[in-house]
Amino acid sequence: MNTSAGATTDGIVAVGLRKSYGDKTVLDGVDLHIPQGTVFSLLGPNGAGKTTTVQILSTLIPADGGEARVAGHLVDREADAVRSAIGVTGQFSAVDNLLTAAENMMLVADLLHLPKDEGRRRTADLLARFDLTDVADKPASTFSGGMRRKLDLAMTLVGRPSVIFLDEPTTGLDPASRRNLWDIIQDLVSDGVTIFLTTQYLEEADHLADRIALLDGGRIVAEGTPDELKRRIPGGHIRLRFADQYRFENASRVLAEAVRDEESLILQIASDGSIPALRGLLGRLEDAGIDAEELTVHTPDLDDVFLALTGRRKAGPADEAAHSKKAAKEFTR
Ligand SMILES: Nc1ncnc2c1ncn2[C@@H]1O[C@H](COP(=O)(O)OP(=O)(O)OP(=O)(O)O)[C@@H](O)[C@H]1O
Repeated sequence: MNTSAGATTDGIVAVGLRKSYGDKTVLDGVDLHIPQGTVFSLLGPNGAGKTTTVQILSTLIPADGGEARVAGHLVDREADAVRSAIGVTGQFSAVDNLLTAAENMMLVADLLHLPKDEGRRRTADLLARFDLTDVADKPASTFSGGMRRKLDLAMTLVGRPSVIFLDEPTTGLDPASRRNLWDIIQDLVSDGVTIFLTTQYLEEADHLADRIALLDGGRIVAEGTPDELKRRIPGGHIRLRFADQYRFENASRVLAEAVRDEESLILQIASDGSIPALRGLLGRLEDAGIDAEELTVHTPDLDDVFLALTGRRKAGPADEAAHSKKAAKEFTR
């Protein structure tokens, strides 16, 4: 973690961000370090301050304290430079229903003062990339939710941002459209774009994010790769299956702490699943001259992590379908 938000080529760096509304402290010293070309996901219970963080980093509101750089520019003193380097998309679609897909794109190009030819070129390229060429001249009102999200993201990309804030980009989409958008996001990242993602879907963070941070009580309470976070909480284990009863019994004696499943010839050992833990376990078997037939590592999923670290369970997608977006963002205990 950087200790200062000094000049950097990182996508986003924040040090000690603070924000209060009245006497309610929303952000109480938030540090972020997001390398360029990576996906960072900010998770947290309802009202944790995720949107506030995005609003500060995208220059919509000022922080009360701390410092942040986005695409190398200070968010407070170089707000124009930050704005021209970023794209913000997700919760509130910028798509105009009365315009066609191509017209929506050209409108953005005009707002960015791009020459007409360049605007047309970028429009055609992006519509092709997002598989929207066939519907370029159809009004957006005829689009499905997935097509609209793609158009929204395509519009964000007209300005070629190097940092994109995706605020719940796939909420309400069917699984196929969600996968499609995930592929697009991964392509953007491989082109070097930095993505700041907020999502209700832990599975989405797990799939897309290089690093995840959990915001709770105005602070980052946990941060790491999805795997690191899963290893931090209990519930992980290693399962070893043996080829025959003889090896199984011998291994049981060596690994006395293991839970036995005699029928399947499986031993289960509580473990964080880390490489040193695996090496230690296999070393003990090797010293005793016993081979395992199969080894599997089970780590808890992000739902378990979320529950363990915040004391709340995320609402599942099934619940979300039944509620309005805001209601769906409530967490149940
Ligand atoms: N303009 C405002 N005036 C007063 N309080 C605000 C304002 N904006 C946000 N808040 C409060 O700040 C807290 C954090 O809100 P924020 O929207 O950042 O949370 P969030 O993590 O994005 O939550 P959600 O999952 O509901 O979107 C909430 O308690 C909210 O009520």
